[in-house]
Amino acid sequence: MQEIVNDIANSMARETERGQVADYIPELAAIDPNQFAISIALPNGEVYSAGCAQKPFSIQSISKVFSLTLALGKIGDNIWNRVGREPSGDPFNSIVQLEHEHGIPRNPFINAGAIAVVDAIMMGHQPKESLAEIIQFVRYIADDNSIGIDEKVALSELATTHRNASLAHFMKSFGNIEHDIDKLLGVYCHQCSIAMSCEQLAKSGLFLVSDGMNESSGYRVVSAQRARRINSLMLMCGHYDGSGEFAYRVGLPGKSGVGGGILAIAPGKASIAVWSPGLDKIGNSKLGTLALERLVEHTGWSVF
Ligand SMILES: NC(=O)CC[C@H](N)C(=O)O
Repeated sequence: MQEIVNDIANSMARETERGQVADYIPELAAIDPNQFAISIALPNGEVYSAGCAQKPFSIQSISKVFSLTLALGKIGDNIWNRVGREPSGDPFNSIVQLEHEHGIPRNPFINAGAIAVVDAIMMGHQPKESLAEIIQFVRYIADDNSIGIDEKVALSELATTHRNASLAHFMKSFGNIEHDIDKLLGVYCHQCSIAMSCEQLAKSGLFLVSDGMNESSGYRVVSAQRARRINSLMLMCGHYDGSGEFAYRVGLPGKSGVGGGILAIAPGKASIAVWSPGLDKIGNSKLGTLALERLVEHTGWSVF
């Protein structure tokens, strides 16, 4: 396994087409695109890494898997009254479907859906408490108390989050948002600015590998049925309008973020995190996807 990740990291270092870093969040625009990391966490606790796998990066939309899991724990299937479970086929920050579908976002992984999920998590709490709850949950599933938020990224994102504010206001006009929009976006942007290394991220996905149980820490995070369902959403919606392409090339449930990270789950086998900041046109990590494609070729881990 170590040889496989070393080979992948070496071949990624030679790639010249590395994509473009996200430039709509100023703090992310400044990241060096020549970085790459991969970590594979196995249920028995072993972790195999190559590249800068201990360097924290902005997990961005990967956090949406964790907030969905938390919201399901808090309000169960009621979350599905506020957000759907279908691929959108549209960019992650698109507003067009919201009008036709009366303010109910297609799925919890596009921005509108994730904002509605955060709104649900905030019910009955001050924004700071909700944020603390989200961070605490991520630390719990990764079994790592050192995970925190990159405040500079959060503030940079908050200052430029006009599109997300539009999505939130639009949903509020349909009655699908309860909280004050500024407070809601404060929590959402901070959640997206959680910083994790590939090693931490790979470990955080272990509960989705083993039927809801993190076998390495011994924590039962969700039921087996819920783990299967979260994986199905990641497969169908985790890469926005690139979800079909990701399923075709990699064949694993996965969730990307505009920080250049991807968390991919090989059920029963491993949790894999990759990071390379350059994105393709859709906003998914270009080399991250390529690295996962190579990994699946080597291991046969595709679910198909
Ligand atoms: N695709 C992403 O990672 C987008 C998340 C980002 N925080 C945003 O709201 O625009």
